[in-house]
Parts: sequence; C-alpha cells; structure tokens
Amino acid sequence: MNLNFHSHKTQLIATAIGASVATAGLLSAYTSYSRREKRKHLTEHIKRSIASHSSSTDITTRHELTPPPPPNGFRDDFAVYDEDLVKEQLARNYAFFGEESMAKIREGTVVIVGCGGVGSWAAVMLVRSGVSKIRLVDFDYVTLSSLNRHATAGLTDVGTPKVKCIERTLKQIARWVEVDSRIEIWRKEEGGDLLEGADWVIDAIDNIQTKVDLLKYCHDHDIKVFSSMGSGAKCDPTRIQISDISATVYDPLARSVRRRLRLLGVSSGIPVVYSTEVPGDVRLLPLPEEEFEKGPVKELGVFDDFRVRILPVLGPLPSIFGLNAATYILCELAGKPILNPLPIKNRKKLYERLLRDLLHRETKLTGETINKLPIDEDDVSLIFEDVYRGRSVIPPHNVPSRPTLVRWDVRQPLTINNCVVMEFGEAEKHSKESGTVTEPLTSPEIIWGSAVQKVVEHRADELRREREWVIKMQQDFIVTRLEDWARSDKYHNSFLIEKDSVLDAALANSNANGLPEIAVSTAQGKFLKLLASSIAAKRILEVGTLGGYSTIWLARALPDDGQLITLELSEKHAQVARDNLANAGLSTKVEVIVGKAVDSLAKLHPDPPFDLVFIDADKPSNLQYFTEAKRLVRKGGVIIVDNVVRYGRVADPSYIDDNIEGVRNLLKAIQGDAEVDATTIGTVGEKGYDGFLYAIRK
Ligand SMILES: C[S@@+](CC[C@H](N)C(=O)[O-])C[C@H]1O[C@@H](n2cnc3c(N)ncnc32)[C@H](O)[C@@H]1O
Repeated sequence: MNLNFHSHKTQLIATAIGASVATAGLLSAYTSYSRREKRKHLTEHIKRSIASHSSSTDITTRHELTPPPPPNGFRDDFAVYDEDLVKEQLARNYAFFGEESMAKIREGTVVIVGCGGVGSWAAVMLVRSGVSKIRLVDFDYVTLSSLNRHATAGLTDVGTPKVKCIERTLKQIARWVEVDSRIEIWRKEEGGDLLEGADWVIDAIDNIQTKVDLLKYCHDHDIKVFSSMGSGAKCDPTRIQISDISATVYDPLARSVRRRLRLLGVSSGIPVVYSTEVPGDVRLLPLPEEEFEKGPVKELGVFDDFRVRILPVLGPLPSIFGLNAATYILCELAGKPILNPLPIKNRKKLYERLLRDLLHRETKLTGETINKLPIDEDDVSLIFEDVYRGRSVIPPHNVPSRPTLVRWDVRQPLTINNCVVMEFGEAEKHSKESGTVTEPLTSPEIIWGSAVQKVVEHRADELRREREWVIKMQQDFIVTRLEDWARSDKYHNSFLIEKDSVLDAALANSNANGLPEIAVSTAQGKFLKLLASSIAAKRILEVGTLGGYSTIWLARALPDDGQLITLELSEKHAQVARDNLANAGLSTKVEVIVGKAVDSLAKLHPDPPFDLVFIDADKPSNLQYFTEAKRLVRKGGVIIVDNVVRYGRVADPSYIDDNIEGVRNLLKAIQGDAEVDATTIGTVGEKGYDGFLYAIRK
C-alpha cells in the first residue's frame, strides 16, 4: 500500500514535472521566437533605412534630423522601442549599473557643446550606454581634415553640419534616442536656451574665450558641466586624467582656462579631462599658402573669434578625452560617481608649506610679526603653477627639489607680481643678499642679472594682460542687481549728501499717507538742486509733484525771491506735498496747482519765462508736456524729463506699453526739433537703471 501510494505520488510528480518542462520549453521557444522576430524586424528596418540614406544623392536630405519612417510606419511598431530589446542592447550596462541607475541614465539629458573630435566620441558613447536625450550644439561643418578624429563623419559628410552627421549615427545606434541638433554657436548672451533641461553639459569647445564663457555661465547658473582641456599636440594616453579644474597641472590650455576662471571668481568645482603631457615646441601650423591667397586670413574663419589656423592633433587623443567625459557623466547620472578621481599630485600640502615658509621669510624681511600675508593659498598656486610653471625663476629653471617662494624686490611690497619661485638654496642667497625692507642692500637684478629680471617682468606682464582680459570679460558678465545699485548709492551719498531730516520726514509722511514710492532718488534730487543752482534758476516749473520730494530739492536752489510751480493731478498727493513743503519752510516759494497737467500748463504764461522745467508725471503725455515746457522756458533754459531709459526697454522693440511709447514719441519729436539740443543720461542708482533726458532751449 505504502509502495503503491509512493508509486502513485511519484507518477504524479513526474507528470507535473514533465508538464512544467514542456510548458517552460514551449514558453522559452515562444520567447526566443518572438525575440528573433523582433530582432529580425529591427534589423530589416535598419537595413532599409540605411539603404534609403545611401541611395539618396541629395546631401542635405541624407542628413535629415529624423530618420524617414519606412512604408510600414516603423515608428509606431512596438518592436522598435520594445523594452526587451532595449534591455538586451544595454545588457552589459544593466549588468554594470543595475536597474535603478540605468533608469537614471536613460532619463538623463546631456548637452554637448562642440561636436568635433572630443564631443562626437562623447555623444556616441553616451548614447551607446543608454542616454536617451542629447542636444548637440556646433555651428561648424565637417571638413576633410576633421576626419582624422571625428567619431561619425565620413567622406560623404564633408561640407555638412557636424551635428547632423553625429545625429544620424546616434539614431542608427539607438532608435529610441532623441537628438536635438543645433547648428548654432554657443554665446553667453543666449546661452541659456541651448543649455535648457541639461542634467550635464559637456564643454568640448576649442575656442578658449567661448570655453571660459560657457564654464562661467554654467557655474553661475548651477548647471553641471564637464570640460575638455587641450588634446592637441599630445600623444601620450597614459597622462590623460580627470580632475577638478583647480588640480590641473602642466596643461597650457587648462592653465589658461583656470587662470581666467579664477580671476572671474571661479576657482574650482568643474571636473575636467586633461593631460599632464607637456607638448613639445608646438605652434599653430601656418595656413597653407593657397589659403592666404583666398583673402585676408580673418575672413577664412566661420566667425571672427574662431581660429583659422591648424593645431596638430593625433586622432586618438581627442577621442580618449571624449570617452573620459562620457564615462564621468554616465557614472554621475547613474548616481555612482567616480570617487576622488586621482589628480596627478596632491598639491594642497605643498601650497600650504610654501605659504608657511613665505610667512616666516616675510617676518624676517620686515622685522615684524605677520599674521596674514597679502597673498593667500590660491595665489600661491597661481604663482607656483601658472606663473612659474613649477620651476625656479633662476636659470636653468630646474624643477626645484625644495621649492620656495620669495619676495623678488624687497623694496617693493609683496604682491603676486613681486613673488617668485626658487630652489631653497637660491632663496637663501636671495634673502641674504637682498637685505631687509628697512635696509635693502641691493636690487634683485644685481644679484641675478638682467636676464632673470626680464623673466620676472615678462611673467608679471603676462599676468597683467590676463587680468585685463578678465576685466573685459567681467564687464560682459556683469549683472548688477538693484541691491548693488542701492548699496552703491548709499556709499556715495554717505560722502556727498548730508543726512537731511526734512527730506526724510517728507518721504516718511508720503509713505504714511500711502503715496507710491516713486519719488526721485536722493542722489537724483541733489542733482536737480545742483543743476538749478548752476543755472541760477529763479523760476522753476515741475510737472508731477507726488509728495513734493523733488520739489523740496529744487526749491532749495531758489533765491529768496525765486518761485516754483508744481502741477499735480491728485488732490491727495498735492495735500501731502503742501504739508511736506510747509515742514520744509518752502510754502511761500512753492505753488502747487491741482488738475490735469496739460490743462494747467495751457494756463501758464511764458512771461516771465521759467529757467528750468522738470517733467515727471504720466509718461504717455511726455511730448505734450515737453512742447509746453519749450513754450514756457527761456532761451538757454533747461528741460529735464525723468524715466526715459526704463531698464533699457525703450530701446527694445519687443516692449510695447504706453509709458515706453510716450518716451519713444518724445525722442522722435526731439530728433527733428531745431529749437532744442538734448541728450539722455543714464541715472543708474538705487532705483535701478533709468535716465534723464536733458534738453536746453536754444
Ligand atoms: C513720478 S510721480 C512724481 C514724483 C516727484 N516728481 C518726485 O520725484 O518726488 C508722478 C506724479 O504725477 C502725477 N500725475 C499723473 N498724471 C498726471 C497728470 N495728467 N497731470 C498731473 N499730474 C499727474 C501723479 O499723481 C504723481 O503724483
């Protein structure tokens, strides 16, 4: 019985197993079949798509952004974007990063600025690894000479946009990828649009100024950016590495970018790929003779500020740079960043030591206890790495075994321009023979000769030029906020304008009565007063009183028998103004007329004429007020119109509103008016960017 039971059970189990195996076999066969079919489908489509590309003779259609859908409507076919196939294609990456990280990579958006030898490789590898949204930005076209390093360009691509030829390849690699190709130059003025939505930006630009612009822009706008330094003129792949921009050494492009960024206030926080290989005696190759014959060299470049000369490049190097960028960003997107990419040398300790030694040396030199030097650790690295390239200033300019910083000329203060690198022994000799600050013995030129003196001057000059460049750059970057202007006004006023309780009370009373805070600023008020004084104004007309703040300033310039008439629409404003004027002791000199200014003006007589008219009421009526002002002001008298700049918007055709139109109409009228001579003066201050129009009645 027992046996029977067992044999029955065994039979049942065997049947169950048999059935499961058969089902599994069938399922597996079906899955394989289904996959095979999907794969076949995909392969056929890709073949068709490629065939249709190569049969086309029109070079522009061959590089169309969207691959042409095949007759059976490929894009809607489930097989194209089938998740199974995507996962199969990315199987090794899934194995490496796992589901969660791969999901992040696949959601990532990367913008590549510069799609040449570096950017093209980065793009290809990012897409091969699963990045599904990519924007390519480059204004340039494929040339024959770029084929030695480009990831996707072939002979038939010559003369076509670089971004388009990368896009085509990317779509052949991953049918699901979204490529946004922009045949555009990145410029900081419109830079935001091209970077929109980026999780990461790759800077693969070969123009230093644009590169610095882009890095600074990304830094200021909290956009993650990875930058590629100079791959030109190098050949040693073992020296390529990733580090923070602040830790780069030996690479001349990195040095220049680092210096410029540092002077713009960005000293670290940008990962870069660079090489420590010091290029030999490399110069930009001269252009071939026939290129010169085509016309002035400058005209040969696509854009003025882009180089037209040729830098020697060994193809694999930029590609390695691009692959480094892709690797770094993939790990970042995956949430598994490369931890502490190894900088060639950890120089921080060295800079600390150099600074400490310099402090001791300076203490001896000045004979005083010094707690803080006028140069800091950042400057030390600038002097050591950038200015003196880690070498002694003394010929033969060895790499010192014990580098030391010293003040070059003890008769001059310690600055980055008056501080040099020496070997310890040289520094000792220098200090001994130079004497001290109070008792200098001789000049450094006498100690080391005029050739060394020239090196120091040359380096200082280099630094100065760079600073000038940076100052120029900074001007482009300046975004001055209202609070900056307010602080500026406050600072200047603290020297030039005494605290004035009457004016403060006028503002406080206006506020208390709910008047809008649109009176002129303190500095503008003072300007109006000075102006009225300079022309010895006896009769002043004001259009737009508000609480009488500008009125008080102007009236204070009047002599005892002077008079000011001010026109105000609002009875309430006028009443507040009268109170403020009374408090200022100016009631007898000022008459406030209530009503529409146009009507009030029409009733005023030009005899006696006014010396000064200040127009500051409703802007759409500017021209009417100005016309009346001309009638009422004496020859040689002055008309001032406020708010004619309006954040520069008057000049921006995209702004259309009544106030702005009021100013534009006034300007147009004055243009052909022989009776006045006028100019506009920007009055940047605590009220932001605005300006006065200043006109003299001829
Ligand atoms: C900008 S505020 C004048 C500020 C004043 N000048 C100052 O700096 O203290 C403009 C004033 O013009 C007045 N206003 C507006 N339209 C007017 C009109 N048609 N006639 C007269 N006044 C007018 C407003 O009521 C307001 O008080």
